Amino acid sequence: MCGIVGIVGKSPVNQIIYDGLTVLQHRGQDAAGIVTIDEGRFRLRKANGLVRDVFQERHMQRLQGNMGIGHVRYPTAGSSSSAEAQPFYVNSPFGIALAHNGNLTNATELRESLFKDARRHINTTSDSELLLNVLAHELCESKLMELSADDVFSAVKRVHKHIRGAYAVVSVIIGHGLLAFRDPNGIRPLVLGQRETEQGVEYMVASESVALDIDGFKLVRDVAPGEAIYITEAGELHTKQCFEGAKCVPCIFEYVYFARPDSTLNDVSVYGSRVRMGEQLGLKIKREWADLDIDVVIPVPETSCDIALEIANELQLPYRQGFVKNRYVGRTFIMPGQAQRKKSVRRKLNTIEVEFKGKNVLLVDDSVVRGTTSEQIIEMARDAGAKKVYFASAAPEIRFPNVYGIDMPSVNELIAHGREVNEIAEMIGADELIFQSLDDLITAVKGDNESLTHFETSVFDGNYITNDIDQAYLESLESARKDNAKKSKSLPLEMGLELHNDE
Ligand SMILES: O=P(O)(O)OC[C@H]1O[C@H](OP(=O)(O)OP(=O)(O)O)[C@H](O)[C@@H]1O
Ligand SMILES: NC(=O)CC[C@H](N)C(=O)O
Ligand SMILES: [Mg+2]
Repeated sequence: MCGIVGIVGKSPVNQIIYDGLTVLQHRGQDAAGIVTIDEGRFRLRKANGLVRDVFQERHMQRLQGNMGIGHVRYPTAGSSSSAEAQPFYVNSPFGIALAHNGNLTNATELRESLFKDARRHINTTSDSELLLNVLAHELCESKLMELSADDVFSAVKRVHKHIRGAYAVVSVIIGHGLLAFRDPNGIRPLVLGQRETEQGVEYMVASESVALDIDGFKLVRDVAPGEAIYITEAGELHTKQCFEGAKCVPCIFEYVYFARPDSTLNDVSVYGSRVRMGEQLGLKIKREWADLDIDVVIPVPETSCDIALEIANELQLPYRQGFVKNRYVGRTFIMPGQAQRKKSVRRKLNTIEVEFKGKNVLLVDDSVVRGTTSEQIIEMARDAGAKKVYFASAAPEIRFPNVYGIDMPSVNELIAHGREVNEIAEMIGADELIFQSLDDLITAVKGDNESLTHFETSVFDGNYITNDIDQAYLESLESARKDNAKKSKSLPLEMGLELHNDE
């Protein structure tokens, strides 16, 4: 997952982009970048690190201009080198910068065809640089210096024909405007907001509505799957559906884990969906564990807290924050390597003994992916004196790789792959383990949004909505991105090739 923002304002936008990226930090902790347009030139700052570390005052001062885009990165393709931090830039036509959330599933073919057919050199292993070059190539069709909204939309239509996978995109074109578009299945989220100022209306697009809230932008609506939004430098808004037959099939894992609870995506409150996940799972626990003697419900901070509270309500049991989270340690699941993830769980969470001693505890997490968290948390609960440790996951068993922007490339890293619930329980050391069913999860996320009928659920059921994923693809993904492969590929930071970077 990554976070993206884009703004066409009436005054300098650097601070708003920075603020937006800060509240999207939970979507990507590896690298951050901002591009603004100042008097016909791009101003760029991007590097590995958290937003607060990447942008110093001197960078912010240089990021002048009333239009710009930003990105926080969680790598799912290529390497984690700073050269693959976003936004990416290409000089022709006009000068374009682009930031992408998602993952392309035909990157290999695109790389070949861009070189052979368009004679375009791609300087990194990033799929997002490919996407930028496909867009640039299609925008070249307009041979004039002018670029109408229709020209832009025709280019996006052709882009949709060439690329496959998941993509929410923001892009700025020098001398013209800001372009945003979402893949035809709407796998990754993208919202549009606006705010009134004395100089006129300002527009903002972002991965999540929370990025709009903090600077006083009002959520207008989601960008529809397949739709493109083009806002000219002067602030005129144009929108167009650029894909015939687009449908809304958002990634369900956004609601389970990725998005912030205070965001609304596809007209569904993430918080509301998590409360309903707790409701559904609470009901299942009542049905299937009627005889269990649970004393207390304890969440595994942070994402599962709203879910666990609702389970406690449903079971009419006390809810206690038995783990304290160190606020200075980030999310462990989106860290790049297993060794780092493993070390971080213990650094991040500590027990409050009194909540465990002599009790039968029900620990609740939003998901069990590699089992890194659950295994250690259960051990900590026992060390703190718990009698019995039961474990509940608000997501079903994750058994299949993700190809759409979540870094789960290898089935062998997934604890539920090829295992039944009792085997998983044994591996993580739980006395009992329960998973939410996929139907219940879907019911919970939909809530009363009747128009949302389908979700991207491949990690649970192995159905890939883009219909282009076969065994050979999954095998090549696994060998390119499994933990060991990543280690051998990543360059030392100082060797990152940083073209057009402003130190
Ligand atoms: O089975 P695993 O491979 O450990 O992955 C699942 C865990 O990782 C995530 O937490 P994370 O620490 O990333 O973030 P959070 O603080 O938002 O819960 C998620 O909430 C689970 O706790
Ligand atoms: N998680 C994402 O959205 C990643 C975007 C892109 N595939 C990258 O690796 O940079
Ligand atoms: Mg967690």
